[in-house]
Amino acid sequence: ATNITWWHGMGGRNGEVINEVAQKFNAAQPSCALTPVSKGTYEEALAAGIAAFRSGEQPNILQVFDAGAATIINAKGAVVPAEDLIKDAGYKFDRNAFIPGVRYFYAAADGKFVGMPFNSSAPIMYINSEALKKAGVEAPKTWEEFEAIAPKLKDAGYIPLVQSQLTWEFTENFFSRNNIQFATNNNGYDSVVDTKLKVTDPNLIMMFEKLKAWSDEGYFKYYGAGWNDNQKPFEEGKVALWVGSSGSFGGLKKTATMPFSATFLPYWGSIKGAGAHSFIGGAALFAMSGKSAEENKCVADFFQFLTSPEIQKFYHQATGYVAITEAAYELAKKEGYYDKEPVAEVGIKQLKLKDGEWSKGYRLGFYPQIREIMEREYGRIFSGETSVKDAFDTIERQGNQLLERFAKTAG
Ligand SMILES: O=P(O)(O)OC[C@H](O)CO
Repeated sequence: ATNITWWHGMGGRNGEVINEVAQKFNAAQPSCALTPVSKGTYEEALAAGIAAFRSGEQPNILQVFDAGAATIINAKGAVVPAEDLIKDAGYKFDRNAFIPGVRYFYAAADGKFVGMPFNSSAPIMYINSEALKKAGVEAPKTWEEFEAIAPKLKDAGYIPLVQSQLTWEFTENFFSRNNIQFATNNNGYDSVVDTKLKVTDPNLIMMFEKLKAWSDEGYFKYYGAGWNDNQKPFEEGKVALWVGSSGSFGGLKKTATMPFSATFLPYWGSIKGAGAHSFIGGAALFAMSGKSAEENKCVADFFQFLTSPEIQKFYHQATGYVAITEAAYELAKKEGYYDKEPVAEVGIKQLKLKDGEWSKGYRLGFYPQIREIMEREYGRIFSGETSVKDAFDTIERQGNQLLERFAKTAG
């Protein structure tokens, strides 16, 4: 068999499921043998993949998260567009088979799929059912509704609100859900040259001033800006509302100590045009260049295998990442999966909400590094070292410097 490798950035339950997907592919056909290799986090997988490409030791397939899309797509000669690879292998490729939120994020300007959508997610709000019952309140649809119920949740003995990733959930997806422009040049899609962040938007500043005020009142608890800082207190039943990835569902089902449900990431009722769908989160798979025709054929076979409704459904149900094709979604619906597991449908429903002018995606170079600047400044906001306005002035200034540098490296 032809050996191919797949570097990824997933751990925990989701890392186990990657291995199960590879085993299913290997068992389904005799000609290709796929080996998945965990490279740590999403950030580490991207860095490892780029470094390996420079030294000619790249894997066949690299998983790259949303924040790294511009980096990988603009790395000259590093990837073969997924759509070309699949067509060259003799398969048909139908862009419209994919749900709308997925079609644009990893595509080239002409719509060609460069990355192969794989694990797509939405930031959703998980609900501790006991907490809401005890406080006698309903789950909020808007942040105004959250403000109204937060004192009751606190009085009932819970931390009202916690989030898993401040950049993804309360920054990037603040822009998508509230339908506000995130960066110039069509959120960065039209050109890497002279693209500038718009994070000093008064609405975003308002959101973070609210978060700081809620944190001072005990309505929001900042455990940290990163990935896994906050899931545990929710699982332990201390938190009423937790904003996390739909892709955390598979893990949560095994670890939560209380019954939970979920609803959409709230938006501001006061912002005109708000309530659009979120950006897709998660990651896509990129076929790295410089490989033999046999290996590329195996990668194409694997990509094709991944889009089959059965495998999509398996992956969706095992993890909580959304079904990325309409066919897989319909199959899960037909089988009554969402009657049993309504939480699993929240992410896909959120991705199918109305389109907003600014909800399609963003394409920003060095964005993982820009997230690091954000995380540093958010820590300073919640510790009281800086004001929200000063923090966003700094993020915009330093972020724009990174974008300028990226434009030079991308030529
Ligand atoms: O936790 P995930 O995999 O849904 O990813 C969330 C973000 O999109 C990562 O940047």
